[in-house]
Amino acid sequence: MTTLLTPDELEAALRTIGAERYHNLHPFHKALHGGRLTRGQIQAWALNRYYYQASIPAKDATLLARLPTPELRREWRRRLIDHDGTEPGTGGVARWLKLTEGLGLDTAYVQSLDGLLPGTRFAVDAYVHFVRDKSVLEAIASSLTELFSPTIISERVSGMLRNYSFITEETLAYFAPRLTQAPQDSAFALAYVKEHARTVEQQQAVINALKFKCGVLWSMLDELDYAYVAPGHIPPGSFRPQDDR
Ligand SMILES: O=C(O)c1cc(C(=O)O)c2c(n1)C(=O)C(=O)c1cc(C(=O)O)[nH]c1-2
Repeated sequence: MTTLLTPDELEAALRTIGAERYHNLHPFHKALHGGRLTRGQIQAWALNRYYYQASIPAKDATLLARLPTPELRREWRRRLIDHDGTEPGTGGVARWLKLTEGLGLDTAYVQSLDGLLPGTRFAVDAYVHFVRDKSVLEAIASSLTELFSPTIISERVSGMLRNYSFITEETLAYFAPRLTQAPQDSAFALAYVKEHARTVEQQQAVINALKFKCGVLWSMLDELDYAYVAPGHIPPGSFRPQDDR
């Protein structure tokens, strides 16, 4: 890219990246909502995804510390509250543990991260480090996958409720608030990026940040697919499903 885009052209370029690279296109996502996974495979997904959820507030905190204005910090602080809650048992991370519990996993085991796939750890840590080490503009741009998450969440929730007898609305309660939180978060991040990416280099950096983040989410599903679907090589020490209904 060598020409400067208008803010709307930049938005269109970012939306194209989502349309081509977001993890709703991954075979593991399709198998998950299409009813083709066992309970054990879904447990593996929830256990691994816990590390993503638990790391999101840490990555938001590293960014918060670098934001230059009260307005920006106030906005970003809301994300921390959304994930960590205001007291024990509230917030997104606690709600994710309701999901793992509802799937029959022991909460202390999930929180210990003992069963995590090594590749999940690498992908999630790469996201946290990206946000810590890159510019504020790139860090904010890397959250823009959330522009696309309401669609995948709706597809996942309706598909899982329809296709698995052991999944209830209560088990999937994590996702309902995300349907309003994600659009609010991504609208703010998109407006920020459209206003602040003013040079060709900055626009390219924003585009690359979103590609990077799509790669993080994609590789998390690659790891799950390889370990738990095909060829099914579970790394030593990682979670082994007991129950393959
Ligand atoms: O269910 C999903 O597919 C999905 C995707 C994403 C995303 O696109 O990054 C997030 C979430 N969920 C989510 O629940 C969440 O809290 C979240 C925070 C962020 C972020 O980058 O700050 N992405 C996402």
